Amino acid sequence: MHNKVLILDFGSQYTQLIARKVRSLNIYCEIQPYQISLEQIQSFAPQAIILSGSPSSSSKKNSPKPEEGIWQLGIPILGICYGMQLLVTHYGGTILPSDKREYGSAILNIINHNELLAGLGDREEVWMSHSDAVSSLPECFSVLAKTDQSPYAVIAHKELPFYGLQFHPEVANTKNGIKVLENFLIRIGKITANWTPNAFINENIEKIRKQVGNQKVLLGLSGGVDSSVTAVLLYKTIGNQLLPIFVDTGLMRYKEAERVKQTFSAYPDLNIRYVDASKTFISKLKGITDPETKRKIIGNTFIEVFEKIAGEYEEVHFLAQGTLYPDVIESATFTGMTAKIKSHHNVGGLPEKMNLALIEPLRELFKDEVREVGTLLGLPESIIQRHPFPGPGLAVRIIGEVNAEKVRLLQLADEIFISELQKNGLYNTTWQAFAVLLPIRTVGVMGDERSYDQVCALRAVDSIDGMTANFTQLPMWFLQKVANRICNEVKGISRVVYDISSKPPATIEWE
Ligand SMILES: Nc1ncnc2c1ncn2[C@@H]1O[C@H](COP(=O)(O)OP(=O)(O)OP(=O)(O)O)[C@@H](O)[C@H]1O
Ligand SMILES: O=c1[nH]c(=O)c2[nH+]cn([C@@H]3O[C@H](COP(=O)(O)O)[C@@H](O)[C@H]3O)c2[nH]1
Ligand SMILES: NC(=O)CC[C@H](N)C(=O)O
Ligand SMILES: [Mg+2]
Repeated sequence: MHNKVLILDFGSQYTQLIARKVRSLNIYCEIQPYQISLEQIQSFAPQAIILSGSPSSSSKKNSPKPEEGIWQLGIPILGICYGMQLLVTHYGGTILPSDKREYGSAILNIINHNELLAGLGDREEVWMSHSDAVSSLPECFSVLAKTDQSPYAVIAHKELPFYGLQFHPEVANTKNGIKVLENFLIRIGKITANWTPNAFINENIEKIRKQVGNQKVLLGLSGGVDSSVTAVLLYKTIGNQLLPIFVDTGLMRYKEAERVKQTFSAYPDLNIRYVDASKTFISKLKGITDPETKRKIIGNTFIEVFEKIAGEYEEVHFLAQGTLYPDVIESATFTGMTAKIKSHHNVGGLPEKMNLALIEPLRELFKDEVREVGTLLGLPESIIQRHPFPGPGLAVRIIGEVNAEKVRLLQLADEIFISELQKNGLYNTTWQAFAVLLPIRTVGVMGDERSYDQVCALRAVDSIDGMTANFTQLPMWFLQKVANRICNEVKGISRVVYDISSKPPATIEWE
């Protein structure tokens, strides 16, 4: 059995990133809401606990607190940002809302290279995101490092294995954050790093077998990375109890249905059923312009389609989906405290009453972990390296009302962009790329004639897990070539722009 780390979630947008970083050290961890009881914590039996950040302020009266008993368990605890502030207040220190907000990069000056900071330089770049700050440190703590604005940037309890970081070691901008986590877990927590994608597969096979018994499981198979990996994992586990369904929503990319069929012709045993529901989806979206309403309608329509199909078989009780961690976190949260960004159709869009129980074996994984699992399961490069494509499809890339003609226009533009990326060896170097159709028309001149047509935006981003992203610095000659082809070949689009926003503050999709 592998060692376990418990991450208590106080509602930070980065809690999942902490988990990702811990997992990347081949250490198993789970995120639980901060309210879980001491008994639950003890039965999980973690070797170490990490307290996440939080949007709330520990200087406020009813700020969230963990079970008192966690300080007596005798296991190492690392508090990150809000988590550190909890540690300080527990031992009688004070936190003051500061008038200076410290947000972004800062230089950490290390004064004491103890076990937690072993192997780091004297100065390290770290990433801060707080406004509250420790104003008095309890006697039992010592300071290990400071920044210009934070005199208590890293603290350690003098006798117990309790540590606090004002900065965020889990975000990519903290260059050596992973080293700090590694020191905490492996040096201090003495945890053995033995959790691998292979271990994940084996454990899940066991779990799913128990859950499913000899029942049938319906699977939404989009041909994307997540559901394809889910399909192969489930097929390996329950064989032809699995019923994979591909739904053509009419909001797919150019020739998508045909291409998915072609790819999966290599897996005849999967017995995929192809359902054309494009008319239903398109008609339900008529007149709808609000992004959240679109997402909800699409989510509901998916479930209706699945339930209808399930009704055609005897005894289908389960619906499997390729839901990932980022889908879960951005739709809702473990503690209900994180701000809602958008409803990813497969999670937030689910209707309250659903007759099928969900099976989501990848729910705890990030994209890169899913790709590793897929590779281990023997899926081809062409599926593993595919760019993510959202369940609501082109509906969230057509700003304003969706109709079949706009879908057709966007498909053509998107296909030009993607095929050029592939031809020029740029497809695999960008994380995700696509075109967006804007609801505005602009004036142009074509063949000496005035045109008044639509605008299309190109979007390409570099990311690791979709949680944060930078726009891809595609070469200008390339963008020019794509723009020329789109204006020349797609009648109805006469202007192309390139989106240079990062996430945050923008999201990857436009809606
Ligand atoms: N057209 C579709 N037909 C059937 N199921 C779908 C379809 N689109 C989405 N789904 C279901 O919704 C889930 C979430 O979609 P999502 O786009 O996140 O994953 P994916 O398509 O499997 O992978 P990727 O993120 O790489 O596109 C899918 O895993 C799948 O179960
Ligand atoms: O399964 C999904 N259902 C959805 O509703 C959905 N919305 C966005 N995405 C994909 O998630 C990643 C992050 O997207 P955003 O920055 O736009 O939130 C990007 O990769 C998006 O393409 C979705 N995936
Ligand atoms: N990132 C955090 O955990 C922030 C904690 C707290 N809300 C602050 O502003 O200091
Ligand atoms: Mg997809």
